[in-house]
Amino acid sequence: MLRWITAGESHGPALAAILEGMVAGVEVTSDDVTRQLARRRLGFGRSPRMGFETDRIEFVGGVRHGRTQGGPVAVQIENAEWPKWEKVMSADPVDAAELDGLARNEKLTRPRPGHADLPGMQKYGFDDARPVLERASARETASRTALGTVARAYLRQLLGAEVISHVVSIGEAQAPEGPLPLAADLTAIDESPVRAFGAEATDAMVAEVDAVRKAGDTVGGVIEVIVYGLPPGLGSHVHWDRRLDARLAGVLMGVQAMKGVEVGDGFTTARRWGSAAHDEIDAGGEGPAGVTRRSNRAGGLEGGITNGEPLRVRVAMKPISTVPRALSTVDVATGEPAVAIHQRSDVCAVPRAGVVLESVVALVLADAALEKFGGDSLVESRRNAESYLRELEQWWPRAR
Ligand SMILES: Cc1cc2nc3c(=O)[nH]c(=O)nc-3n(C[C@H](O)[C@H](O)[C@H](O)COP(=O)(O)O)c2cc1C
Ligand SMILES: C=C(O[C@@H]1CC(C(=O)O)=C[C@@H](OP(=O)(O)O)[C@H]1O)C(=O)O
Repeated sequence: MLRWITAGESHGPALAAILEGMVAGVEVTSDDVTRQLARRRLGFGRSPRMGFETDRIEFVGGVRHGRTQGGPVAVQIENAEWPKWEKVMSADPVDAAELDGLARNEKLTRPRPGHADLPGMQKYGFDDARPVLERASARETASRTALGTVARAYLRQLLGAEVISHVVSIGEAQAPEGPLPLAADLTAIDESPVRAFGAEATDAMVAEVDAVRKAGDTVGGVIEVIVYGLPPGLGSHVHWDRRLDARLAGVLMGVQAMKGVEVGDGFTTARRWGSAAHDEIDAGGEGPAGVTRRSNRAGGLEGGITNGEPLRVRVAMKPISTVPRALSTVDVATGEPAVAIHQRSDVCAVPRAGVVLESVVALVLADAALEKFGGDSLVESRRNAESYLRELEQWWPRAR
């Protein structure tokens, strides 16, 4: 079983994260993690912090000479601005006189509609939104991106599987429905300022973000994550919490600001008749185990099990709640109407959120692959996968 846990505040000294249950022998370096963290900082509409944050990462456990060792993998990611926050975010008590007059220490009493501020203050009994926003902040997603790098490495080295994503829409600007981008197209997608496939769609999305920014507003969108190279048989139909679609939806909705998940054609499928909703099966062809599909409306999952087609999930991200043209709220210090706090923020984080979504998908798939192929080392996992895949190739003629 693969487990992952993160800790750390947005403006604390560092983020920390642990991945437990990974086999030994997976090749991964801090440069690999740095590359994924750099991808997570991309995108037109990103927050000013993404311009100067360096996301310096260090493995502090579980990796030696570029390979996992079988023990918990622990990472630490520095906060580039720590010197500015050292007093306000100090773990040890700080003299009140030292905090007096520090603008960063002012109580945040005007909660933002849509952020965790108000329910977090009510739940934990704070009169200040600071401790809530520090942990609710999507700064935390750097941790999951770092751990996701290890999961991706395992999936690639075990199965040759690749996890990619692209932006389907930002506000009303939509990419045309067309052939799925392939893993080989990822560089082109990452070079698009909005991580979208196709020049026309990119231009329309950039224009949308620009208009939103000029209007002092924010905007969300839809991201698609695609995974190539998965064999049939990951996940299971036998129990609700082993269904892979349920597990994917859980981790995708666990990312800040994600408000909807669609597996394959999802909501469109609900409008179709059955004859036009499913993926008919033919004998022969290129597919695994001697069968092919005429379509992939199911997004590579049937019964909560991968069916050998590319896995496809779409996720809806809401607009950022720190709206520059501030929204109405109440000041919890006075009970009077007020405008919500505003601080530096993303205008549109959809492009960079795609990298986070890839990472959590990789974590769930690595967990499912470990369940199926197990072992304590990559070599052992691989041996199990190879013998399963060999068996699968012989399955069709035998059944006949
Ligand atoms: C990559 C990414 C960047 C984000 N950046 C911001 C931001 O700059 N400002 C903001 O208010 N919310 C931002 N969010 C969203 C908030 O963290 C999120 O809305 C908040 O934690 C409340 O959780 P909820 O939206 O899931 O209810 C971002 C989310 C992601 C995934
Ligand atoms: C720091 C990150 O994203 C942050 C997510 C975020 C929020 O409220 O979620 C608010 C902003 O934080 P700050 O107030 O420090 O500028 C974003 O920059 C990051 O992704 O690394």
